[in-house]
Amino acid sequence: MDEVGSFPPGKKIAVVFVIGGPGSGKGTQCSMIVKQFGFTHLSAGDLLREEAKSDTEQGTMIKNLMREGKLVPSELIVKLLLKAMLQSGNDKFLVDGFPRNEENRQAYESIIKIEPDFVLFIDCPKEELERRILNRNQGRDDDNIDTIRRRFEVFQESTLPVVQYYEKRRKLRRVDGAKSADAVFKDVKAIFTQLNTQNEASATASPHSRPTTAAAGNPSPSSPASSCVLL
Ligand SMILES: Nc1ncnc2c1ncn2[C@@H]1O[C@H](COP(=O)(O)OP(=O)(O)OP(=O)(O)O)[C@@H](O)[C@H]1O
Ligand SMILES: Nc1ccn([C@@H]2O[C@H](COP(=O)(O)O)[C@@H](O)[C@H]2O)c(=O)n1
Repeated sequence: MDEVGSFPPGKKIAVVFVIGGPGSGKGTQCSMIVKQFGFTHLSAGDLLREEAKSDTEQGTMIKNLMREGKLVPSELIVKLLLKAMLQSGNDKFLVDGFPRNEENRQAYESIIKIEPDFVLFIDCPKEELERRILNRNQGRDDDNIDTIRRRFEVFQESTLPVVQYYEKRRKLRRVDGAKSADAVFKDVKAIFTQLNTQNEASATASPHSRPTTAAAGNPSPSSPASSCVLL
């Protein structure tokens, strides 16, 4: 992929990563957050599904990896994300399904370089994830029992260490994803409302006392690791 560009230096950009197991409700919650809080929703999986349609070597490579439930090289996905962020014209982004592993996280840090305000972790037990995906009926190649299990293994082996990374840095906001979608959104809404309040407070403070991006969006940390983390 050619050079994609970058944000103007000093521009305040809000980024929230949304992670959780396959079928935990990331897309569902992101749609609700967009309506209420004006973020642009960027799903890493959707960007890759779009790219996989192209009749090129890269398109075929992405399609095959996704069908097997494996992760696509990080630089590729980070550049797709940056391109979509720049094209949106917005300054508030929900990045859904990212980072999935340490390599994703490091590629984002070296290419996009915008500290996430926080990381929303939708935690849900494996049995519920399987049930939801098998009932989803969106015609996805990877929504079959073998690939679902592989995706869940990848989540446990590669994504949970990233969850723990952000938990250690007090950036993780965990919600119980096993509740109904509306009940989950009630918890999610409280987290985003707190972010808004803190950002408004820092915008009215004198520029000299204004906190950094990371500190500005720093609602109370998540509750301790849950059933899913401990599976
Ligand atoms: N809290 C919930 N309770 C019950 N069903 C839900 C809930 N949230 C989402 N669903 C349903 O579960 C399925 C998976 O949800 P969704 O697509 O939002 O998950 P996802 O985390 O984005 O999945 P993936 O990682 O596979 O893209 C959908 O059919 C959705 O309608
Ligand atoms: N950071 C990512 C995100 C996704 N993938 C690939 O896409 C598949 C589907 O992702 P969803 O978020 O839509 O469930 C996933 O299984 C991976 O193959 C990726 O490689 N990197």
